[in-house]
Amino acid sequence: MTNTDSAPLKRSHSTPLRLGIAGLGTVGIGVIRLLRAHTALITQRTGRSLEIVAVSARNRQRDRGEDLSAFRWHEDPLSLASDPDVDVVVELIGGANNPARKLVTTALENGKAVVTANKALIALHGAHLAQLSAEHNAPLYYEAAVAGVVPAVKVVREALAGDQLTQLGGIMNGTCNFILSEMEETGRAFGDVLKEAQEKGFAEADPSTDVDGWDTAHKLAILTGIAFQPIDFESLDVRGIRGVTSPDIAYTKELGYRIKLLGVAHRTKDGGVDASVQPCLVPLNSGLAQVGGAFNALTTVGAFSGAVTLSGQGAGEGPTATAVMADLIDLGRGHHLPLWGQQPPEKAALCVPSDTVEGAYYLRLSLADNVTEESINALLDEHKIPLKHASLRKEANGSLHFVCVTHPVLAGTLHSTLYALGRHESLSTAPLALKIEAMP
Ligand SMILES: NC(=O)C1=CN([C@@H]2O[C@H](COP(=O)(O)OP(=O)(O)OC[C@H]3O[C@@H](n4cnc5c(N)ncnc54)[C@H](OP(=O)(O)O)[C@@H]3O)[C@@H](O)[C@H]2O)C=CC1
Ligand SMILES: N[C@@H](CCO)C(=O)O
Repeated sequence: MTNTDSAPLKRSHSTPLRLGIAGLGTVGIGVIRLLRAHTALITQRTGRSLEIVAVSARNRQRDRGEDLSAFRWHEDPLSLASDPDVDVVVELIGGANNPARKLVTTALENGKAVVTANKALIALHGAHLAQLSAEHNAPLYYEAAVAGVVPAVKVVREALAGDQLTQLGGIMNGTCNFILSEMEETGRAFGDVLKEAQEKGFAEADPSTDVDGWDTAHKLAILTGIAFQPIDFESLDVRGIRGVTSPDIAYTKELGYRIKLLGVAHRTKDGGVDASVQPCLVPLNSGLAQVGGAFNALTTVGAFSGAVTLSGQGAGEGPTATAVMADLIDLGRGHHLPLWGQQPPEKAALCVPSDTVEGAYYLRLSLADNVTEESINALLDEHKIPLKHASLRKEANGSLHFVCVTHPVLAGTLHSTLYALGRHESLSTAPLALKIEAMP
């Protein structure tokens, strides 16, 4: 559906598209810098100029490295939604709750277009926002919400709209990919690298959103909503990277794998959705294994389109601002797509229970003193975990690890075993299981 009825969005060479930006952090300031750097180019490509008229953030006194004196300052970001001079509210505050949620809903209710980079908001409240957007004929664009500069939403919602995808997923969190890459390349500790990711502006305001897998889950839920059908977010199986240690990175490399936090969704034969977020092992010679630092990579598979892979920087000022700008240019050109690119079903679907999905796993069990390999083998055998190969590894600090790769096993069997082992006296710390994932 292309709709150009919305008066302020009508394509016109004479009137600028007037923007109100809420949130002047990494992304908000990035958008101002990008627009200033490429004013003429953006005007030419849009067919009209984009003009920032108003801004809002928490602290007016903060030096943000850009001159903001030409813009009207709103103490309360919500007032941008009723500012008559604002055509498009650009929500770059973040978070699924207020003030971001209230700002976006009020702006849509007032018939204003909205551009946001807020994945939590779209993943958790997309259905309601889609309804408001349709009711008030107010477009809501969110390219920057998924995979930074990678045009993931555009490709799934537009370029691949003619195909029925069967699988999509990949690396969708720059912070986690940066942490895992740096830990492998430099041997630095998890916390130290996370701090650097925060300083570089990659991480969310609460970085547990990144490292515990929720940010990837938000992005996966958004793409699944477009490609398959909107899913009930609570039914998504989500695991993060906190349990991954430097020895795991070394052991898995020796086994021919690299650890990546992946979000993957499959369309099952009966039209259901099997989706999960977890740290996985990918073969060292695979495309995903080559994606390092804050880069993201998304692969889709469809019967007609085959495999499509996109890669680029998944976080940071310039890449994310570029994605926000793409949406603003689309709006300036008069585009108006519904949120999911289609009329969504009334009810979100529950994901297939992850316990029923089979896979092979890498397991690392950190052993207490005097525990033998035979006793651990017997323990795993008792829990019916079929081992492909196993070895005992001793670290320089004396810690002893039982490292193994399983044959395919039901995730439910594996996780109940891990739960039982986690309380067993033979183990000194919680065990770690990483799925071996073979994406195209
Ligand atoms: N950083 C990245 O690489 C990416 C971020 N995103 C998304 O973009 C959005 C913004 O992220 P980012 O720029 O990194 O976040 P930052 O934390 O850098 O900036 C957030 C901004 O929002 C303002 N803000 C926070 N709370 C309030 C409030 N209650 N009222 C008014 N203003 C408020 C802050 O004001 P003040 O500065 O005064 O404190 C700040 O300017 C998020 O949804 C994030 O998930 C998406 C892709 C990549
Ligand atoms: N915190 C997110 C920002 C980009 O969505 C990440 O690290 O990928």
